[in-house]
Amino acid sequence: MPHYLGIDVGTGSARAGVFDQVGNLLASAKQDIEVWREPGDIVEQSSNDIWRAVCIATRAAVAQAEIAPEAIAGIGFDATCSLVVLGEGGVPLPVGPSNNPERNIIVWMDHRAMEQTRRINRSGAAVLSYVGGVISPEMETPKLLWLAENMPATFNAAWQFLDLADFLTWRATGSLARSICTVTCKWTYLAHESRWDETYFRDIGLGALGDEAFARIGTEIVPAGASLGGGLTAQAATDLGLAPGTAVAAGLIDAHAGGVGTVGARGDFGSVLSRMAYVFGTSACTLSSTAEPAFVDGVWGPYFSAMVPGLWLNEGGQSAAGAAIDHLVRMHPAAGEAAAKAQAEELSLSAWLSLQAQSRGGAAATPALAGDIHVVPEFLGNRAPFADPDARALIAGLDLDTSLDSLVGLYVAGVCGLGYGARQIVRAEHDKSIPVDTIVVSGGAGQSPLVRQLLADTTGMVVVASTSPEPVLLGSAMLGAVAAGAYKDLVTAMAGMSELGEIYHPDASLAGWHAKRFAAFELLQQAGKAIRG
Ligand SMILES: Nc1ncnc2c1ncn2[C@@H]1O[C@H](COP(=O)(O)OP(=O)(O)O)[C@@H](O)[C@H]1O
Ligand SMILES: O=C(CO)[C@H](O)[C@H](O)COP(=O)(O)O
Repeated sequence: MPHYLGIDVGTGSARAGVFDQVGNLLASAKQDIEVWREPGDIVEQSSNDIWRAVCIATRAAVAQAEIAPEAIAGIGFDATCSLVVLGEGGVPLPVGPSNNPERNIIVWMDHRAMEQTRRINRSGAAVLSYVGGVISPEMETPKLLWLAENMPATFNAAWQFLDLADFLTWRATGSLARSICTVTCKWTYLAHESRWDETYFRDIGLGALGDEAFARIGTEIVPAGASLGGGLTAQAATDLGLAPGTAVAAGLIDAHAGGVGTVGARGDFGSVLSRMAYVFGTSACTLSSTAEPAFVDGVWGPYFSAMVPGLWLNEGGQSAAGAAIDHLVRMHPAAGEAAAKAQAEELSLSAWLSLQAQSRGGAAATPALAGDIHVVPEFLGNRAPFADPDARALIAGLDLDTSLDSLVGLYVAGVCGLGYGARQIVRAEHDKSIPVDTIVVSGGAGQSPLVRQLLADTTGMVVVASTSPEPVLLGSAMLGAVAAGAYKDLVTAMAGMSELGEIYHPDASLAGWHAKRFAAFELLQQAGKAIRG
């Protein structure tokens, strides 16, 4: 029986999952990856470290699945939208002040290119209409401009600049083809016209890339799931413990793999045109699809064919989501005591707190648990619908309580804050007639039943989970199945390999309470904006 391997590189770890042809998960494994942070909003990683972690996780997952390496018929990769810089021969090049070549990735959440971002936005370039009107410092062209201006030695010596998912498929196959997903969503490639906008690159100061006919950022753009090169090279096969020539698919950004793993699933709630994926990990991403392009200010896109082939994609979310909750709860006086208890149960602090909230009455008890605490958890700016990377978090209603109960309340208020952010995105999309009626949830934090119910209650939308315990990995495995020829295209693979499971309806008895809290959230958010001037 052929099996398919999904490989997912998130901000904190690399994961691998082995699936059968109808999407059942046989085994999965995870390996943490290194992250370096420095003042100046610098966040870096290493492509060698990530490849090592991918190999360890893959070997562990295949061993646990107790299948022969040859039984893996296709491999899909997804990864965060981080910028990888390689010199001649594929060697890593330094991207920051440390000048350490091992630190050759500017991570998606790195906001060092704020000045370049502002300049690009002032240019009023035509491509900005296809990123929600405003480019984000999390995208690749501001980061490339930062490199050109601040590290010209690296910029000039670079052989290739790649999104992390495209780096992984290059490392696996030797193919330099870029996925339509990565270059459209993060590099301003105009997929609906199958071209780069050379004027844009010249106007913002990256004319050098146009002079070379885009050879360093991608000349072969292919759909996610396309079979690359001759499959796994001999070296990559040795590294991963798999068979040379195994089919490897063009990849996806990690959030989009969560979308692919959920939006086309079999099930009664909504359709691919009314489901919004909510991928809740370190960040949160919302992904919804339309048949015609929808221009929503502050929501990235519309991107043609960047997730579901043939459909347009709008992508929103919050830059810090799981990361925001982690940061929030660690500020509380009871965090040390709670972290020790969480560690004893081998849980993360946030996962432990969600179980504590569950045992104190769960989402139905939110008014009592959260009390008067309000949180706008925008520690890393507002990604959507305000496209405001300078926004910062606000907390209102704190008292002197140092108890665990108070910490649990802060956690619940924080998750509600993320939910109200999602509600603003849904409202912005409804205002543009995008008929979102169902949220399909995935990601590490999306595994918690409490989080799912809070998301339903705060947004007023039905939230549905996949039957798969690992929908992001499943999305990647679907790519592998398409590349291997098991399904004729991604849409067919979605229907064949995924199914909707648990359903969370908004609690009608709390609708009025959440409406009031949402109004307070917006007031606080506006106060934050007014204070910043
Ligand atoms: N129950 C929970 N409530 C809130 N946050 C959670 C919960 N469980 C996990 N998280 C957070 O989700 C993030 C990890 O999500 P995951 O999708 O595994 O990571 P990645 O971003 O690396 O893909 C972490 O920030 C973690 O603290
Ligand atoms: O920008 C993104 C997708 O477009 C993601 O936020 C980024 O890739 C990080 O993902 P994660 O939170 O799963 O680690």
